[in-house]
Parts: sequence; C-alpha cells; structure tokens
Amino acid sequence: ITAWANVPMGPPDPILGVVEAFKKDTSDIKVNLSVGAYRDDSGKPRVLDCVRKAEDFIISQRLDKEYIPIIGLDSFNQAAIKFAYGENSAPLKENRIAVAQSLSGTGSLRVAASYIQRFMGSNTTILVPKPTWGNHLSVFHDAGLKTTDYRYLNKSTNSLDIQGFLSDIEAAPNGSVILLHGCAHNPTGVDPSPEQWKQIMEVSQRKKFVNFFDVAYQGFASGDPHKDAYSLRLFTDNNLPIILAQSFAKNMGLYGERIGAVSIVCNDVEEKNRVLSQMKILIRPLYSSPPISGARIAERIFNDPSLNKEWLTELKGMADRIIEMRSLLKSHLVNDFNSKLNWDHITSQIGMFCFTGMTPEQVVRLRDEFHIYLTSNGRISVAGVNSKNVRYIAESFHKVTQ
Ligand SMILES: Cc1ncc(COP(=O)(O)O)c(CNOCC(=O)O)c1O
Repeated sequence: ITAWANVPMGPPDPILGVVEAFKKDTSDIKVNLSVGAYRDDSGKPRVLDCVRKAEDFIISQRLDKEYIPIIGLDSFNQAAIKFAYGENSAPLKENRIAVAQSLSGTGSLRVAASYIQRFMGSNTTILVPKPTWGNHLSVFHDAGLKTTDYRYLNKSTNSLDIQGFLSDIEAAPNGSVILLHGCAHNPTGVDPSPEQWKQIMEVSQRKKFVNFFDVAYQGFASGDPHKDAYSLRLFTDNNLPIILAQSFAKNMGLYGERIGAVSIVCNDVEEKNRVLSQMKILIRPLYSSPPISGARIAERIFNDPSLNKEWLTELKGMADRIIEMRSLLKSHLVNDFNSKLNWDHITSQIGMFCFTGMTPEQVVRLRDEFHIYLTSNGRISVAGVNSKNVRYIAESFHKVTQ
C-alpha cells in the first residue's frame, strides 16, 4: 500500500473544466466564452507591442539572472503603486505604503491573506461579495481565514443589489476585513456607481473595516486607468485602512509572467518599515523571491515614456473592443432577433465578464445544441466575442431564452 492510497481525486476547476470540454468539441462553429484572458477580433491571444519592445530592450541589456530582493524590483513596486493610488496620493507622497512584488494577483491576494491571518488573528472574517471570483475563497480559506458573504448581485436585473450590500456589511462586526473588487467585478461585470461607492465607504468608515481591494483590471475595464481606480482612490483619499492586491495579467497581457504587487497603506514611514519587514518574513518561506522577467517588462512599460504612451493606447484598444462587442451582442439580440427580454445588463456591466442571467439548463443547451461554452453560472468572457461570431452568439442566446 502506498502512502497516498487515501488521497481522493479532486473536483476539476469549474472554469478550466469548461475549456477542456471546448477543446474536445470537433464542431467548426464552436465558441469559447469561458476563458478569462483577452482575445483579439480573430480570437487569438494578444501580446502587446509595448511588451515586445520592452522585452527586446531588456534582452539587449544582457542583464544578469541574480536573485532580486524578497520584495522584488523596487523600481517596479514604486511604479505599480503610483499607477494604482495616483501620483497625488498622500500616502504615496509621504512614502508610507509598504509594497512587495508578488506572483501576480493570486500571489498578492495570498500574501495579503497570510498577513491578515498573522496580524489580525485566525478568527478574522473576510466579507466577500456573493458571487466573487471562485479562487478568492480558496486563497482565504487556505490562509486560515473565514469568509462571510455580502449580497452583491440582484439576480432579477443582473445589476447591483446595493440595499442588500449595505445592510449585510452594516450587520457585520466592526473591524471586519471587506474584500472589494476595485473595478470590473468578476464574475458579474457589475460595478457600484461612484455614488454607491460613497455609500459603501460611509459604512466602512463608521465600522472601521479594513478595505482589501483586489484590482486585477485597472485600465482594462473602462480604458481609463484613473477612472478604474476611482474606488481605491476614494477610500485611500479618505484615510480608510487599505490593503491592495494588484495584477498585471490582463491590463499588460502578462498572464504567464505572474507579475503583481501587494501593498498596505500605513500611518507613517516607521509603521511602513515594520509592516514591510513582516511582509518579507511572510514571503521568504513562501517562494523566497519573485521572478525577474515580468517585473522588468512592467517596469519598462511604466517608466519608459514612449512605451508607457503606447501601452495606454493599446490598453484602451482592448477595453474598447470589449465594450464594442457588448453593444453589438445586445443590438443583434434586440434588433435582429427581436428578443423581448431585457438585455440592458450586457452593456451596463463592465470589464472582461458579463453575467448573462442564463440558467444552468440554458448553459447546457448552449453547449450541447449550439457549441457555445460558458461557465454554469451564466458568466461569459466578452473577450471571446468577436465580429465573426457575435451574430451567431446572439441568435443562440435568443433561441435558448425565447
Ligand atoms: C478578480 C480577480 N482577482 C485576481 C485574479 C488573479 O489573476 P492572476 O493571478 O492571474 O493575476 C483574477 C484573474 N481571473 O482569471 C480569469 C477568470 O476568472 O477566468 C481575477 O479575476
């Protein structure tokens, strides 16, 4: 008997399981609407031109492959938090933000969760939206934290249930940690309006929440990085406690480079130095130091003026293509197929994903009858929609919902 005879087969990841089924489908009209990565109008992955140019420059420098510090490349770190908090941010100017490069968004979330567990205690509960990105729950539970849902999606309108949101967080214990998607909520694509963010902030301020922002789509949602940072900057500029996990997977297309940053706003430089020392102590036994490549590319894109300008244009281009596909999908449904249902949420939602409102049965029909693949919760990745398949998708959506 081997030592692992009792290890059970784990369930497949709900998202990756759909991709496997898509790959097995031999139909030539199959459509993958489950993948959480950008695709261009030909359905192909996109490496940004500014990334290629940054890579060429870096290679030409013939740099060494020595370890970088436990907290990563500081030139990248400083650029990443300036991008998020804004150059006029007081904590930034007063140098009181503890920041460490980490393994993309997931690694940043995990380091932050471990920090919370260690310095706020194992009984700390994180308030998470319902629904949230599936991996959030695994990251927090594996870090030894409990999670409690707060209402987020109004299922009948596929828009924000702001009253449910506010009453659930009002009922939570003072001093709780609240996870907030900075922009482009995954999986619903539903974001609070600026007014609603102010209502949320008022409760958080009064109840002394620690605000744990997950910002994985800054600039990718609206095309404007400042607009997409509105919620984070509103809370920060009002001196609320902030923990931030940043990912550059989507907005720089650096998925596999695993480049992100975790940051904690502190009261002063002395506190920042203490917090940073503890982040290093947490990171060292996790993965010791982060990878060089993605940090060097991102640093060039932030700090080289022409590459930065080119990036912002390409970033807006990706956001605009997704926004255009949203309006095309909706107009086909309403104008071509004369659907009598309300599809406003397709264009009022924002970012990579759209919560269509499809039932699990309708999702099965889309897969079996129309070879269209999306997750069972009805989420589609709008990145998978393009000018060639958008009409077919609309026709199929109409047929399963009429
Ligand atoms: C909200 C959120 N936070 C964090 C992350 C972390 O991403 P990464 O670790 O790649 O930076 C992601 C990436 N999601 O992946 C797409 C999908 O849901 O199919 C995310 O959506």
